[in-house]
Amino acid sequence: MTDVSPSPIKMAARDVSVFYGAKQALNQVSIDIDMDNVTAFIGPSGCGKSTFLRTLNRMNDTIPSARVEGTITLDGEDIYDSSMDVVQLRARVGMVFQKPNPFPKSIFENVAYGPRIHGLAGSKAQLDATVEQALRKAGLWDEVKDRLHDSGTALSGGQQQRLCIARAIAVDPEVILMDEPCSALDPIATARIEELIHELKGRYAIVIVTHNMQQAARVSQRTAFFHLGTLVEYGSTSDIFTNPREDRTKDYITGRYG
Ligand SMILES: Nc1ncnc2c1ncn2[C@@H]1O[C@H](COP(=O)(O)OP(=O)(O)OP(=O)(O)O)[C@@H](O)[C@H]1O
Repeated sequence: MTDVSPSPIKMAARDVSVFYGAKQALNQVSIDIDMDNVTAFIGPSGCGKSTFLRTLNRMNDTIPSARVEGTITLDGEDIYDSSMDVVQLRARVGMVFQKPNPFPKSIFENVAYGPRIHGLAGSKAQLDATVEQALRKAGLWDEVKDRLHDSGTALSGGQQQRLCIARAIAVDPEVILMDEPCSALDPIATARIEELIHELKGRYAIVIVTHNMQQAARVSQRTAFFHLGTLVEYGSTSDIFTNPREDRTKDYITGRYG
């Protein structure tokens, strides 16, 4: 059974291994990330999901002990090539973290910051329009349009997470990586983020790490199951959840471990 529509490949990883000092956290992971689908990474704690997610925009560069081997491309371009501008890369491949982390600035400034530093904001009117558009796409505009100059940190947790999504969207990314974006949120705020992921699907390639298998089943079309630093199985979400090929996948999705 396959319910996933064909999509061009946005990112491709080949034989990616990651080490923290002498400790190997990921072993030869190869995977294609679709442009038009949502991809979920699932697996028990410590299996390397976040480590792999961070290789996709070189966030591991910020961890001194981390070393990445293998190749990762974005539209065919090697993101680890010495000619790659990492600041640009992180705008093209945005990231949303587990804990909402707005800057201690106004709602407007949280969203305007990226376009300003990337030179995407021409006039004040253009910047206003960019901020409004990003907040609309993140489903937050109506809730904040009358208090754009209030602090971003004064919003509710769910609103803060949508503000962080707006901040990523404002620099016109191609890929959005989400590392357990709902784990700090209540069920209503979680449902709102899941709806938003549906709305954003197709505009951006989206990759989400989640511990919640129902969430993976609800929001994604492709699922990758990781275990002990390896990619065990990757396929359409419906196949992974209803007809997994590997025993380890079956054991995990039926709750036998993890
Ligand atoms: N900064 C780091 N320094 C050293 N080891 C790390 C670091 N980050 C992760 N690790 C180790 O790498 C392995 C994979 O961790 P990672 O956080 O990627 O797993 P995960 O599947 O995302 O786990 P979780 O679901 O608990 O977030 C673990 O053994 C972890 O202890």
